[in-house]
Amino acid sequence: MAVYTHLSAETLEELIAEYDVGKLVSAKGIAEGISNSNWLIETTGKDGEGARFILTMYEYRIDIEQLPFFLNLLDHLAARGCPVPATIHDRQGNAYRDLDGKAVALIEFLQGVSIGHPTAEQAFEVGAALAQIQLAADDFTMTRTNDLRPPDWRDLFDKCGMEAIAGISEKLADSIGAHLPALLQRWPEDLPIGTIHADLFPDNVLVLGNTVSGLIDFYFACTDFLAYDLAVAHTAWCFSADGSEFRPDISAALLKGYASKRTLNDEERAALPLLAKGAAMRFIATRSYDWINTPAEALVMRKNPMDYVRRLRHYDALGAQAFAPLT
Ligand SMILES: Nc1ncnc2c1ncn2[C@@H]1O[C@H](COP(=O)(O)OP(=O)(O)OP(=O)(O)O)[C@@H](O)[C@H]1O
Ligand SMILES: N[C@@H](CCO)C(=O)O
Repeated sequence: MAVYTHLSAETLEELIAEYDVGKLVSAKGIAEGISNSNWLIETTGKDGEGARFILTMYEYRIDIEQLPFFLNLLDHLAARGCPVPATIHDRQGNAYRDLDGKAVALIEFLQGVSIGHPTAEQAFEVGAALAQIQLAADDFTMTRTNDLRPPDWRDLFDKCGMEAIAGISEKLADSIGAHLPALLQRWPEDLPIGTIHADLFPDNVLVLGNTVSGLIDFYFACTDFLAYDLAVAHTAWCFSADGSEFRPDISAALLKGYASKRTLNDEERAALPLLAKGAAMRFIATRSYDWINTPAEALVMRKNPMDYVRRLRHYDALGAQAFAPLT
């Protein structure tokens, strides 16, 4: 579920009237998503032909001071032809508004569906789309520090406490103990940097056939290593959901798609195995934290950190082989 706040029909009508998008016709809560409340909004449209939008209410985890970075990034990328939703500005030109103390934004609706099991063709297009947004963001002037880098993973584990982590699984605690110190020590310092999505999971990509029609959910976007973004996408796309099975065909296609738009330098290629272990550790850290701090009866689905422990093990065993044909 992801509609945490009830908005009355009157409130929604008044809100939509602040935008030049016609009159409100319907508003349906969207079940997917965890962090924010989302509604699919239908209006009569500017010219009476009907229009659809996504209304997002920022509920938690997002620091409102950082919203201009996320929303300006969407506008920047959309203006450069990337398949990302532009934000709809209100009549005063604001990209977001305050509604009863919470920020809300109206966002362009993009067609397409999320895919659980990508084909190699789709994985190629996802890799290419990732490189496309990185290149298009080259002249984006805003920056945002990544607040989920190796020391932040360690802090999250410290907050959880190793006892609670071992309570989820002894194997989880063992993997953290075995890999975190080396990641902290060996994390690169001087790879090419830019604006990255940092969470390009299948549920954040919409496709129509083999075409990527939408990249959404930029709320982890930040300024960090471009190759780390590819490593994150690799962890998310190239395994079975529980991480038990590595899919080399999907991996090769994703990497080739990325390389079709942006060439990784030698240092980036050499760093991929380490960056991927780090990416796996980043999701182990946030999932462990959420697992321990989300009550079992909460409506939000908890994501299992063990799915990423299995990925970490694959990366450890495969080394550079996981990144063939780039390595
Ligand atoms: N611009 C868009 N066009 C079409 N559908 C969208 C758009 N933005 C969001 N959606 C739909 O709304 C759902 C939830 O959006 P989103 O993933 O951004 O929510 P969230 O709560 O921020 O996510 P998360 O689960 O990553 O915290 C998506 O799965 C998608 O179905
Ligand atoms: N995509 C993440 C959630 C956002 O950090 C996960 O699956 O753990």
